[in-house]
Amino acid sequence: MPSATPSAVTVKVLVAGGSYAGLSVAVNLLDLHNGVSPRMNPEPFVFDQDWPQIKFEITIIDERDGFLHIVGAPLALADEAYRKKAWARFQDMTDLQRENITFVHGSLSKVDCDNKRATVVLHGGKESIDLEYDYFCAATGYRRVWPVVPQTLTYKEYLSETQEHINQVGNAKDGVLVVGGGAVGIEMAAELKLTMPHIKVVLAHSRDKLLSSEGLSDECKDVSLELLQDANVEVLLNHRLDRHEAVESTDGSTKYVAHFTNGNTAEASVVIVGVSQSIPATEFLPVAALDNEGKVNIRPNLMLPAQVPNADAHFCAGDAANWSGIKRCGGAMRAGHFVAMNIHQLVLQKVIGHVPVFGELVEIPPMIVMAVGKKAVASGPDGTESGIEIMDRFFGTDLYLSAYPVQSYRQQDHAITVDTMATESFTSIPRINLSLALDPDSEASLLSQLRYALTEVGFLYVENHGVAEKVIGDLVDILPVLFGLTAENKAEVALDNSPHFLGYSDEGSEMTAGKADQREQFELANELTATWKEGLPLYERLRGPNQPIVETYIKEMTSLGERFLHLVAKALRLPQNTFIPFLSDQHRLKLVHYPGAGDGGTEVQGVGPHKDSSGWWTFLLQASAPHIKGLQVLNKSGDWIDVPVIPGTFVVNIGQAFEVVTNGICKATTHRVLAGPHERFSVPFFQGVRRNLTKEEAVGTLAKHFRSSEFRQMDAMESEEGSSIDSAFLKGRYDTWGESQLRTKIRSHRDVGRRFYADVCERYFHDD
Ligand SMILES: O=C(O)CCC(=O)C(=O)O
Ligand SMILES: [Fe+2]
Repeated sequence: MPSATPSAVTVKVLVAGGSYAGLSVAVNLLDLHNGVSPRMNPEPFVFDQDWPQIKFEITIIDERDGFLHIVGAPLALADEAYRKKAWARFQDMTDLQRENITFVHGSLSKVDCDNKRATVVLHGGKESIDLEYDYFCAATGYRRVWPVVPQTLTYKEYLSETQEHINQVGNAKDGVLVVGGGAVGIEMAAELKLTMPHIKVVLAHSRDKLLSSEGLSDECKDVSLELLQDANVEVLLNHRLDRHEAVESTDGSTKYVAHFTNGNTAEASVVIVGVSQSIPATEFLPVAALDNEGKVNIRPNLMLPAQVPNADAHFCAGDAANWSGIKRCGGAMRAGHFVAMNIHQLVLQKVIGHVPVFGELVEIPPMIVMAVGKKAVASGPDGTESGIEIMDRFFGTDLYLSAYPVQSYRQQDHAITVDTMATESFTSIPRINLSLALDPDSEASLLSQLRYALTEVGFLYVENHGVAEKVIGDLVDILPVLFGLTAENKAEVALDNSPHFLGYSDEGSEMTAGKADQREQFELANELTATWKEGLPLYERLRGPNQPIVETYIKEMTSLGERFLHLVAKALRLPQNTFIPFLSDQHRLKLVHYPGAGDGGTEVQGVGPHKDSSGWWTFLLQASAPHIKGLQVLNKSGDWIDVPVIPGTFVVNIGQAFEVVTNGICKATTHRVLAGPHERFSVPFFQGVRRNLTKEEAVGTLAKHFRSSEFRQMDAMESEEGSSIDSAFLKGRYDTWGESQLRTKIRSHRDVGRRFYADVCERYFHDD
């Protein structure tokens, strides 16, 4: 351990395995590092004021690139949608993207307990690295063979593997034969039948009772059989498989004939043999630590046996441990929590002579909890229970995907509301609490949430944004008054009269996605004098004075926009001022009114589907009551997701210029407004982009950064949407942002174009 200072101590912890136990070690250590009560502590853990801060540097090694919810593996091999959620890539666990947490994708080949060094073969097998540690925890569990879990090691390959399997069983004309009536065979057969009721599913088991190799009561075994039959799985007991061979069906496809040692045969299109034993993945440890099955002997405090060198610095939690009871999932997470607590106690002992109090495991009698289709069975010393209520109690509605462990790992974190599961498409809009930026410790958490929002969603809410309530309230209050002005008053400030495209435009006068938008609006900008004269680029004429003025609000939003851009840069691992030089002297504000269609009115296009083309970032105030819906954003699966009004927040989204500058890594997200029965007000603030920004500069300035492997990987996940950048600026024939803006404006307001830009407007109208 590095030499201790009274104020802070740094301790390196190496965790082998990023599943239930390993992630639990990591997150509970993270809490101790942050000085908060570990999230799995039943009661609040109180830190003594005299204790030094202990900084944990945590490295998690895993053969997979993410966490696989193995409880849900049988369902992941049957259900199209579930499989995508059952694997969460580590890089997507936003609350674990911290400076002091490192994920290493690879497999541990040796742990040298004497010298506290471990050798890891990196994924791909070509390279290995040596890691030093102060404390080590083996949380590698079982090496589970097919079909217990999918065998691939990256999310991408796992998606193909599970897809292929689901296609195969889904097309099994002659049914599926599952061989082996242990827990895995039972769960798998039941899940297949549940998700694909049209497929015949047969389970063959060699003995006269299911679960015959488990030390469980006969009642439990009989109930399991009943549940399986209830789920319409055909069960063949006393059928030991001798061999199975492929034969050609009458239609030319392949099927299998299974021969059992009792002389019977069965036919099936797919045979799944689920009888191999899973073995503990512990070969990297010295033999002194292992029993004869390869499990790790531990003491109740989860430390390795005393004969192992530096035994007190080495732990094991989860399935790899030689301990009674169920050690996966909940059991593994509890064990991982003890490991974190006990490491913390050991460090305090070493640094300040604290008398450690260790958490200890107790012996657990044999028991099982198993999901069988819609019902579950739980059996232990107190008897056997089964049914839908048991399913509910132990597995919830999703085999506890939402409870293990990603979910419970994020519930502690102050403002983590983003979905950290590796879904391909977001289903809700992340909320970012800007006050977390005020403290360096919480800023890291904010930045990782922001990185997720930037690269995976493109839309977010900001709260605690620092814009005074009064500034917002004053603006909201004048909206009904402004829009209530007479048509003559509005005409006095008509946008038609402004070469800067600032002013009032009436309902139906703007078109989006080829259709007229049902909204009226006042367009404003920060107050500037007109500086254009003959000889300057024409787009400089976009700059100019307002018609009415809402100056304070624009000033505040300009400041929020800059603060936000600092955070965005940091979240994208860039110096905080990176994006500032791209800003314009002019930011634009629109006051928007969607007139309600009245009760019974059908939804019309408030504004059609679009990406924001007019700015760098948009900060939208939804200035109506929360029950008034309208704004929606399109996710990568093509679903429209509501963006409800959340008082006290701004909705923030990426504009197309920002997409270009980040080389498509941060996508401008498509959105629209459906105007419903009630009138609705909104105030988008469009942070402006420097008019003379050229394509070359926009694409080139940060190209190297965004083409680095970290970001390239993110882009690959975007493939469904197509990674090409959809931008008039990039695709169009004009070199500067200003000119492409001028063109957009002239095309949306043709009369203004004809009046003030007569020389060029025809060219812009017809240059598609
Ligand atoms: O009114 C809204 O909520 C959104 C408006 C919008 O997307 C826009 O004007 O670009
Ligand atoms: Fe928009």
